Amino acid sequence: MKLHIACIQMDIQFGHPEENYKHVEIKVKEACEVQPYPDIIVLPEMWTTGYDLENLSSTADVKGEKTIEFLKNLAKKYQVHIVGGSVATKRDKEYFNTMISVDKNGELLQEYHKMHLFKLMDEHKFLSAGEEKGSFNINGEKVAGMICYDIRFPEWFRAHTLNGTKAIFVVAEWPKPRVDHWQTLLRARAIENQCYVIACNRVGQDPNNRFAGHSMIIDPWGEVLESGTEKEEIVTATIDLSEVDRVRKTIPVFDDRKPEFY
Ligand SMILES: NC(=O)CCC(=O)C(=O)O
Repeated sequence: MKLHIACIQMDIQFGHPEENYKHVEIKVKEACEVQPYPDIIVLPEMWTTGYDLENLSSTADVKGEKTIEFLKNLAKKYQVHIVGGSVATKRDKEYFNTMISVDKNGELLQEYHKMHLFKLMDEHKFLSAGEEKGSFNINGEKVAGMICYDIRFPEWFRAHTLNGTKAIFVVAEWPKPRVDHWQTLLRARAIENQCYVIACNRVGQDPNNRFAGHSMIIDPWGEVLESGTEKEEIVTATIDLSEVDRVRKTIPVFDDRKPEFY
């Protein structure tokens, strides 16, 4: 099954959700003016607030309700699936870094709370970690979502691909000084799991970091189909999920595993 992907590599206004909602609206329209028309649009991590973690009590989205409604409306309007990056959400007294995905009919596909919190950016001081997978189906195929630092945990990818996941969406605010880690880890995760990796990173800077951009769409052989620069842009490529089966047959890594020794 072929799918046209559009990653919205965008800047984010620190601690200003209203401006960011407006910006995403403009960017989704722009992505839908690209040919071929996208089947799936992907947004970056924490796109409503950036890493303004100290002000979450006033800016986090309560239960993600506002963002879910916003994404559902956009998805229906443009008839496109949206892997809606992640946003800061509030549940009872806790805050999470939550990925939200909706289908083109405006149905909620998935909510995933980031599992691995990134201490270097203070996430552990403000956020709670999720404890469940971010799996969902697109047109009957298994896919999943992960958030930024999650890519440093090969076990987390494997836990998904062992059940047949064919594409993993990674949403990120990955800083520029570690861009080589970003590129290398994403390719490694695609090669070892023989799956598509679709990674959308932000650009611009906040008070603490400059971000790398370089969003990437990587095939199950590890070829980079498309990569972004450090500027705002829409990074597009067409993926073919049957390619996953072909690569997995050519080098049958999943059959050759020896889990009894690991
Ligand atoms: N937002 C993040 O999780 C950043 C992860 C990161 O920069 C890393 O090096 O890992």
